[in-house]
Amino acid sequence: MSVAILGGGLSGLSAAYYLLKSNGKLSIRILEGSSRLGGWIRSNKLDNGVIFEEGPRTIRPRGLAGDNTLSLVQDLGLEDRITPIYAHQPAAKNRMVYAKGKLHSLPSSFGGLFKTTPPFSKPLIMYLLNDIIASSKRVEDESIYDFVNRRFGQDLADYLISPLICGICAGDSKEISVNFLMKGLFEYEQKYGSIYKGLVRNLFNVEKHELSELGVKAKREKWSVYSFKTGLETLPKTIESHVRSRGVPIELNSKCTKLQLSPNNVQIQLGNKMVAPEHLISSISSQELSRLVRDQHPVLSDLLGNIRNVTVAVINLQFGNLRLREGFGFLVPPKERLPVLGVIFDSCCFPCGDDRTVLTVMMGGAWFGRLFGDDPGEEELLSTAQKYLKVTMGVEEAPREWKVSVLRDCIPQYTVGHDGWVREIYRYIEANRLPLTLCGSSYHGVGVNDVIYSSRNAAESVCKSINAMK
Ligand SMILES: Cc1cc2nc3c(=O)[nH]c(=O)nc-3n(C[C@H](O)[C@H](O)[C@H](O)COP(=O)(O)OP(=O)(O)OC[C@H]3O[C@@H](n4cnc5c(N)ncnc54)[C@H](O)[C@@H]3O)c2cc1C
Ligand SMILES: C=Cc1c2[nH]c(c1C)Cc1[nH]c(c(CCC(=O)O)c1C)Cc1[nH]c(c(C)c1CCC(=O)O)Cc1[nH]c(c(C)c1C=C)C2
Repeated sequence: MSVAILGGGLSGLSAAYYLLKSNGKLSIRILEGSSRLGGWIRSNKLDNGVIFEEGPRTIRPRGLAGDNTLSLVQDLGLEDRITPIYAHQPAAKNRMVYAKGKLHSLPSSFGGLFKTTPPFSKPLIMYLLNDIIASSKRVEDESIYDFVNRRFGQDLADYLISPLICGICAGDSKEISVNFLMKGLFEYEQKYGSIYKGLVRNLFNVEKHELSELGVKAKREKWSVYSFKTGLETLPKTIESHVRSRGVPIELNSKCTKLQLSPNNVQIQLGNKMVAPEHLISSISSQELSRLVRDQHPVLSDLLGNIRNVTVAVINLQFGNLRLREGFGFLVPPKERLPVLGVIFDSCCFPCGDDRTVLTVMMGGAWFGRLFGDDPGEEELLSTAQKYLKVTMGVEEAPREWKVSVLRDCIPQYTVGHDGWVREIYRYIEANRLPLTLCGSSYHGVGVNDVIYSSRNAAESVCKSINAMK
């Protein structure tokens, strides 16, 4: 059986890894549209040794998907190249928001729940207790902002949840579905009338899964998040070597321009070349896949097109030694109406010498077009980043090194209705018996762990259907 994987980002590479693992006899090829692998993961190493991460920089070790990534990391022999941020370090404990003209640390311990810490006007516990008296409302889906506002109050929606949504999907919490981050809590309210009642009833129903060897180590050593000493791109690069050394051909500059899919038939148009595998795993964004199937499958195309992506401007900067408050970085609540989503203190997360401070400013997201138009110049983006580093942190120095990148359509938005569209997409593929399996960040989670897990599920489902045909 021949399987083509569309896209050579982390999920496409991982799909090849898991296909090989499940069935060594498959004929697999990866078709990548650009001239490099890794997709949004790119660790640019400067001549002075500093790494500018353009996309992701940390991975969570926890949860089923987090542990799955750790297993993969271990299988690839990358254990010794990990660099963790431990729970006791400032970069793990101190996440800040910039609000009302100041940087504020968010409470990071149980005790912190009982103190009034600005920008909140009362102790966090008081907002949480509001859930007990808030009336419940039966809804199919709603925005995470509305849900938190209803159950906990507007302060929490504005100063905690809205910036958090910026720091995960660069999105607007008034559009993002509650199921994106709070599925369990929302289900408790819908089923039991309040979150606290749901928590009490399910106190002993905590799902446990057995941890991998590296998962046990991460837990024992209290890793908060981790990366790799040579940057996060180490992960896709190592998967690439792994799959290449096992004979998987990787075709770069092979952009698919059209797809024909019918039962037992796949035709992939790559410029003026046609490829016809028996099955296709698509790891590209739903937005891009929507364009490729529009002529033949307009209904599927509309469903896929509902899941749209936003653009983020990433400005990496290296200074001399700036005396910073230690922490992971800060997020800016959209209510503040600044053009900045957040700033990461890279050199605090992963130190790179006493005389160097590395920061990354992220801008745009759901507001990119409104703020910067279609095609802002590098200079405009750099000067905006510098202006707001001065406003928020008082940084007046000019950077010694910098890099401006515009990541077009890089993060999918799980807006209200997302889960329903994903169900419909799967139903359409099944009902029309299309030889197509989906993975990547558009459907079941936007983080590194999620996309690796989605690729594992995709590969296993392909292998299962092959076995069923035998
Ligand atoms: C700024 C930013 C910060 C992030 N930070 C974190 C973080 O700290 N932690 C975390 O867990 N996650 C983070 N993420 C998310 C993480 O980067 C993604 O989950 C992951 O990289 C997605 O990988 P992917 O392979 O699914 O998609 P992509 O990286 O988009 O890969 C898709 C590939 O398909 C190719 N392609 C597209 N169209 C075609 C076509 N028509 N034909 C052929 N090939 C095509 C593309 O060139 C690309 O190589 C961040 C993302 C961004 C953008
Ligand atoms: C300001 C923009 C963004 C920052 N990071 C991202 C964007 C769009 C993207 C992103 N960050 C994380 C993930 C993975 C989530 C997951 O499911 O694992 C993604 C896609 C990790 C993350 N970053 C922050 C939080 C709270 C999380 C999730 C949990 C965790 O890893 O601990 C905080 C944060 N992100 C950014 C900043 C400036 C920031 C702040 C303090 C940048």
